Amino acid sequence: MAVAPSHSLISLPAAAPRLAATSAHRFLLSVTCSSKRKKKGSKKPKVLSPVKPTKLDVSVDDDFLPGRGGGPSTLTALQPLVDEEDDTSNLEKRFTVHFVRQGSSSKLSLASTEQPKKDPLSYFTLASFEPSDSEIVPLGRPEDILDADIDSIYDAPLLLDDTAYESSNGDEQESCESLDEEYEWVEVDAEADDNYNGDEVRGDEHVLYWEGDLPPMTKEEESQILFRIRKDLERINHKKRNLVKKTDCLNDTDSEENGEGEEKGFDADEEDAAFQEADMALSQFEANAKKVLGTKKFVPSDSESSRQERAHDRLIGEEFESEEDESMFLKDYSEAGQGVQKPTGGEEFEDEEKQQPKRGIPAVMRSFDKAKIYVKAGNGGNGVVAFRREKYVPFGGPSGGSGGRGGHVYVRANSSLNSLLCFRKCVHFRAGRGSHGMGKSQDGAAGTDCYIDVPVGTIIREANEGTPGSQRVLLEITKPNQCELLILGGRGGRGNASFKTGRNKTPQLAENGEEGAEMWLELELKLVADVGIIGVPNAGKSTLLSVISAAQPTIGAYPFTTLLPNLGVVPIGYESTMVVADLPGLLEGAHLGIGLGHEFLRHAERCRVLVHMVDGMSQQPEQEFEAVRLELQLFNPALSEKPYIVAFNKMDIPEVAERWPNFQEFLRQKGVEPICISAATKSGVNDVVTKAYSLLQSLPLKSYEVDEDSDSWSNSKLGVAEMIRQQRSAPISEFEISRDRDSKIWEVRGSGLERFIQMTNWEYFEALTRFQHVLAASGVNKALKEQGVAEGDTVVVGQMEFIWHDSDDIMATDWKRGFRGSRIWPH
Ligand SMILES: Nc1nc2c(ncn2[C@@H]2O[C@H](COP(=O)(O)OP(=O)(O)OP(=O)(O)O)[C@@H](O)[C@H]2O)c(=O)[nH]1
Ligand SMILES: [Mg+2]
Repeated sequence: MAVAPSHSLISLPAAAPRLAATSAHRFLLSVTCSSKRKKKGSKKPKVLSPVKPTKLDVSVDDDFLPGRGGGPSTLTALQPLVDEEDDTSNLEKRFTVHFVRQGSSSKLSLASTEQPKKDPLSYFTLASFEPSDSEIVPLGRPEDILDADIDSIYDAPLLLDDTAYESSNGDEQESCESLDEEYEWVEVDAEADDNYNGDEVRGDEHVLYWEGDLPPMTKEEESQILFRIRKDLERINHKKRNLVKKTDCLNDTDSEENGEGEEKGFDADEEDAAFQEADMALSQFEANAKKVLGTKKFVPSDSESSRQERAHDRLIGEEFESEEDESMFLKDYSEAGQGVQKPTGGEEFEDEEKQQPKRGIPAVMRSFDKAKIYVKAGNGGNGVVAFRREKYVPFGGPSGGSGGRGGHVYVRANSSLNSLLCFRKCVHFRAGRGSHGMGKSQDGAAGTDCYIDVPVGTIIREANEGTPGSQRVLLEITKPNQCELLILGGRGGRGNASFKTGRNKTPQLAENGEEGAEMWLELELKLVADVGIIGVPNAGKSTLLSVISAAQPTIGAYPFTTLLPNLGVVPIGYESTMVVADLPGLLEGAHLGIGLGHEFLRHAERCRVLVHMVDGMSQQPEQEFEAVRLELQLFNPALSEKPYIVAFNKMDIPEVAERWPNFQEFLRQKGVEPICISAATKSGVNDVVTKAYSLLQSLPLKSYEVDEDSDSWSNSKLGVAEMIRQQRSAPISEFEISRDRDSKIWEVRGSGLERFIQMTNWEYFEALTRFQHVLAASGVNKALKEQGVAEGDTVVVGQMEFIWHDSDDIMATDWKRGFRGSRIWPH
């Protein structure tokens, strides 16, 4: 795993100027790679835990470059030579630096581009700096150099290495043991040492020491660390989950077949050990993570970093979505010695297979012949209470106008549309609400109607929980310019002028407007064409349509060029025309979702005649033809019974012409006479058109239209608007009472009653009296009493909740006491 480079690790101390006089030298640098540790009470860190240096790159400081330092200096070569021999006992690695130097520069720096893997805090110290052609010049103790460089070490980014706590190999074990003899491990007493705010983790062979007063992490560093922590945690959890799953699975097989599990080499002991190992890895990991983050919470909640982290998480999620990535992840992890050993046995687990998400058709390839939309009819306007006040007209009487009706929702055919693409971005359709009534007996205006334009051939279903396509058909748009009322707008509420009677000449009462109905609809487009061209991808269907009609479908030498059905009008003689549809390609196994699946075959349902286009270039055209027939049968048996003609395409190619006799013979045996054509050269296409047209003529008219016998259509004849009308005329005396015994709640259900309550404007006192009358007249009171309603019970009617009182007048008197007549006066 790549580790970020540590910063300038070695500077030449005072000894360097002594060498400045040298005009040309080869220098030999001995470098030790170590980690540090501070002894208790001592301010100086101690070199500990030498680690085998890995790859080191050596570079010189700017001062050493030509032209700097007051004189011409030339750097001829700088070649770090890492000692290749793997001698762990000799921890010093030698680098030879060749350069020619002139001038008086005083500094040479070395940097490692790769930090040693095993210890994120390791660094390199300069043991000696010797001109190769002169004697060795000692540079002092490594500790001194350490002091000089300690800041630069802390500047190095702190990264939690995956491998920081992994089991090491034997070599390192040895080196650390030898180190243990050399140095004494000193326990750091955190309580006693005020300066100490770090921690120590000593694994089997590896020591990490966290120095206090770390420089504050930048946001970027922090999020990097968090990201890696989360990633590691996920690995561990994933590993554990996998283990649990596999153990369960093995247990199951064990119970079924005794001794199976043992054969697979995964018994209970191993399982326990594996779990323990996983737990250990997790706790060790958490300890490390805490150390890195210091006092920070493991997962900050609303900070910026947490947002970054979540973004990272999403990235991780995406990264490991595929099975391949996941297995790589696991492999990495087990290689690093973190995870538990995978149980052997190599069985495929069904659960895992089931969990794989099913892939649908890619968005670009999805057809636009299905849509889901929301429609809402307009609410009715409210009626108002008003009285005529005019000079010389005493007692003008009530003059509150009624509200206007809400707008209706219509669906109309638009011949210029050929897909439901427009419903991708426009989903909500709402009709306008009616205006409220006004004084002087002015009624409100009706709401604006809403027209939904759909292509001819659209079926409208009510969207509900059922399986798609099985819902009740509400409307079917089959003719151009057809316009159907889908939902009625709400009725306008009546104003007080409407409530004037001989006994109540000044009614202080008005209604709310009725709410317009709303619903989710499913639209499905089934093209209405006389002839449908079907066949495998690349057969030349679009080419045929382009040569027989003015349509210009996309033609391409690759499968699934056509993703949306294309329509073309084919002129027959001077008077007649024939509508031909070019449908997307169909593959064997389409019923299993292969290729574009059966998505588009619904369009063929409305075609009266089918043209089977067979690709002559195919190796086995007979089999292809059979496969397409089978798919038709599987999609809808009625489709395979439709009259069809077979066109063998690409006859202009010699190989195809060779295949033709066999194919012809094959079909003749089935009693079908195929036609050989070349759509590209237009040869034979007229035969196809003529034959299709004559077949069309022989069929009874309108047989492709709506199946009038089907239940769905007979229901739909009623129409939503009609159903709404019927619902509105439901009498208020039709209701049901249900009771919740525990909470003493009575519920009265009835569409007439509910509508009445919705339209009641409770701001007017008389509305309540009227409601009381309605409850009595509809028989609700009587029914409730019969069923044993008691004083203080709650009665719910529609959206309103009432408390039941045995006294007839109590609600009205309470109300009266509070409001004295209508709430707002004058209106
Ligand atoms: N040589 C030759 N090539 C043809 C003929 N008809 C079509 N092609 C070529 O076959 C390729 C496919 O043609 P399309 O018309 O796009 O095929 P399609 O059946 O509509 O294919 P999809 O839309 O992908 O299902 C194109 O490169 C055409 O040029 C023909 O009669 N002769
Ligand atoms: Mg095509």
